[in-house]
Amino acid sequence: MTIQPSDAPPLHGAGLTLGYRGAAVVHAADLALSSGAITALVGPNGSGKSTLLRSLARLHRPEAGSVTLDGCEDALALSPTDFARRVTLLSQAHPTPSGVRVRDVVGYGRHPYTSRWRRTDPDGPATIDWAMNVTGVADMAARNVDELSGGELQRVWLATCLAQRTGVLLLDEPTTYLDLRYQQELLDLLRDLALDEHVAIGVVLHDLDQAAAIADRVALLARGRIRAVGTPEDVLTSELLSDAYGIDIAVAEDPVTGKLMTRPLSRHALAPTI
Ligand SMILES: Nc1ncnc2c1ncn2[C@@H]1O[C@H](COP(=O)(O)OP(=O)(O)OP(=O)(O)O)[C@@H](O)[C@H]1O
Repeated sequence: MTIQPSDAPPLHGAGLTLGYRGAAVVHAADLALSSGAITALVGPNGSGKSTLLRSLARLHRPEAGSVTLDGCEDALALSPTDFARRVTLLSQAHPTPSGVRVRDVVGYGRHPYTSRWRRTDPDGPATIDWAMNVTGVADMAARNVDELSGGELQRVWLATCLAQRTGVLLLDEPTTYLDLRYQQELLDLLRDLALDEHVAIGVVLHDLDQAAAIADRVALLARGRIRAVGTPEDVLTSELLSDAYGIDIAVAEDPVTGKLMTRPLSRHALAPTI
């Protein structure tokens, strides 16, 4: 039997070196996702955020390093079903199945609970209802997914992940395609899941203001390395961001929310001011 220390992070990547065809693109990365906390991964294009997230979701085998669950279990050694009951990933792109109803796609999320031997899933229907309601797709239940807009489809895939009912939720740029309302609703939903259900959340975000608004911890990647991890105040500094992105970035407190807001500064005379 595995001993599970209660204070161990549910998902921890340690010393992860990740590459493609032998060329490393992420170097010795350490990242722990804690229960009830939102960790935002930010950084420029190509800095390795998606690769790192995919390795935590077991979709990218590390060249070096380890991924542990609950402090003791080697995530790579778990069966696909055991892993899928504990970790899910909303990735950037999905092939859209044709002629499949929204509710059935959300039902895919129940796959770890409906094995060949155990076809019944008593919690399935209520869980699917819940996932569709919190993502605002219940009204589309009977529509075919290949008729949906990009944002509607994104919410359906999010519902599918939530239907999996995992303690770890990984999301790669989940606000892409979403209008302002659904961006905000998604961020609020992540906060609800962290607060109410103690889900450990790792989310790649390009919008630094969104990261500042929702993250308990921010990991800033640049050139394949984690440059800083800590609170938004520790990491989203003008100095660290300007260095990572290679342009001047100003940081100030949002007068409305009190959270940090970031502004890239233009090279032109009419630079935006904050
Ligand atoms: N399938 C692949 N084959 C080869 N190289 C890849 C592959 N996928 C990503 N890379 C490279 O790995 C590096 C990291 O890519 P990754 O997608 O992890 O970065 P990212 O920070 O998520 O970028 P973005 O913000 O643009 O989504 C990049 O240099 C990219 O070109």
